[in-house]
Amino acid sequence: MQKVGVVGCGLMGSGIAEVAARAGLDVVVRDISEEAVASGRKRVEASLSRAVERGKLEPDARDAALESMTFSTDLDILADRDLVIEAASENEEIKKKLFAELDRIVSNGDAILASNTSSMPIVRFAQATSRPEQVIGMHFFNPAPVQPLVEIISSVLTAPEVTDRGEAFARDTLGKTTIRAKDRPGFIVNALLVPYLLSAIRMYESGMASLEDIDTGMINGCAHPMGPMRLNDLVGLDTTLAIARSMHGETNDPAYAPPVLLSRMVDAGYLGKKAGRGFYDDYR
Ligand SMILES: C[C@H](O)CC(=O)SCCNC(=O)CCNC(=O)[C@H](O)C(C)(C)COP(=O)(O)OP(=O)(O)OC[C@H]1O[C@@H](n2cnc3c(N)ncnc32)[C@H](O)[C@@H]1OP(=O)(O)O
Ligand SMILES: NC(=O)c1ccc[n+]([C@@H]2O[C@H](COP(=O)([O-])OP(=O)(O)OC[C@H]3O[C@@H](n4cnc5c(N)ncnc54)[C@H](O)[C@@H]3O)[C@@H](O)[C@H]2O)c1
Repeated sequence: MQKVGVVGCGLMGSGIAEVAARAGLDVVVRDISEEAVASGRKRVEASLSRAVERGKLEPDARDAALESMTFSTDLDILADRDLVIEAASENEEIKKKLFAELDRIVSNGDAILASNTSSMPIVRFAQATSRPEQVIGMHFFNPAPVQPLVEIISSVLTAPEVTDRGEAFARDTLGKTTIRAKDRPGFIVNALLVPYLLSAIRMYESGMASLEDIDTGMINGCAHPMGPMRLNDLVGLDTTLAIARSMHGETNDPAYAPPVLLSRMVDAGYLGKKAGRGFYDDYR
């Protein structure tokens, strides 16, 4: 699979596109507005330049990666792709519509259509297409150029050889560590991580501890690279809220119920690091 498409170039789409370009692949990225496309391209350029500054990437390799990437608002640009990874906003209706459109546009009958959804049922995206056996979940972690893991999710409709090809691509072509998960809310990692992130918000909301003490506690007590409140800001509070709503809606498990404060932060436009302000306000 040499020709890769990425749908959405927010935090995750831009990171996934960067990973694919650094693996020497031909990458096209589609988002819905010129503004989103420009900021996605800027994010990739900044990340590649930081890698050059840190001596992790040769300047020629950065230039080659940038040359192998095309950014566009035109969905038809994905027509000749061997693999498309959907990384649009965590919204089931947007994703179902995109899968129906991708099914219509992508001409290669063997192409894999993958979703980077954090929590939503892969089978529903599969059913929006006429080729449900070709649809899988490929769940990358934030920041995608740094985190080694990709969860490979097969739905009850996925053909086993498609899961194998998707896993081989993530492992051998992209150099990621892969694990296989069932099509259940949050798969493996978010089924464990999301209750922790939401519990931290509840702890802060209840007045039991300050933001800083919650984060300092988990960094210094449990050797986490960052605390849960900073991590909520890194993920994006709108994304955390959408994940919580989806997982709670599916399971009714109170551990996944979105705290009211999380909704209020999203209402206020405090979406986390990507918006310049979330629980913390020191991002600008
Ligand atoms: C919700 C979803 O569905 C699932 C998820 O993704 S949950 C979120 C999972 N992610 C996490 O848990 C992140 C936890 N935090 C971390 O791993 C680290 O704090 C961090 C990588 C974000 C930052 O690390 P830290 O050491 O504080 O910062 P820094 O020294 O600037 O960066 C470390 C390396 O990461 C790179 N990096 C940091 N942010 C980056 C980004 N956004 N893009 C590309 N590279 C980045 C740096 O260039 C540096 O690379 P190097 O070691 O090769 O020189
Ligand atoms: N943020 C994380 O930590 C993280 C980690 C793993 C997976 N994910 C998942 O990845 C996906 C994207 O998350 P993100 O953090 O990049 O969100 P984001 O808000 O940073 O970016 C979403 C992008 O999707 C674009 N978009 C919306 N509708 C679109 C459409 N129809 N076509 C093309 N682009 C469209 C938006 O314009 C935006 O640029 C979500 O499914 C999310 O759950 C997020």
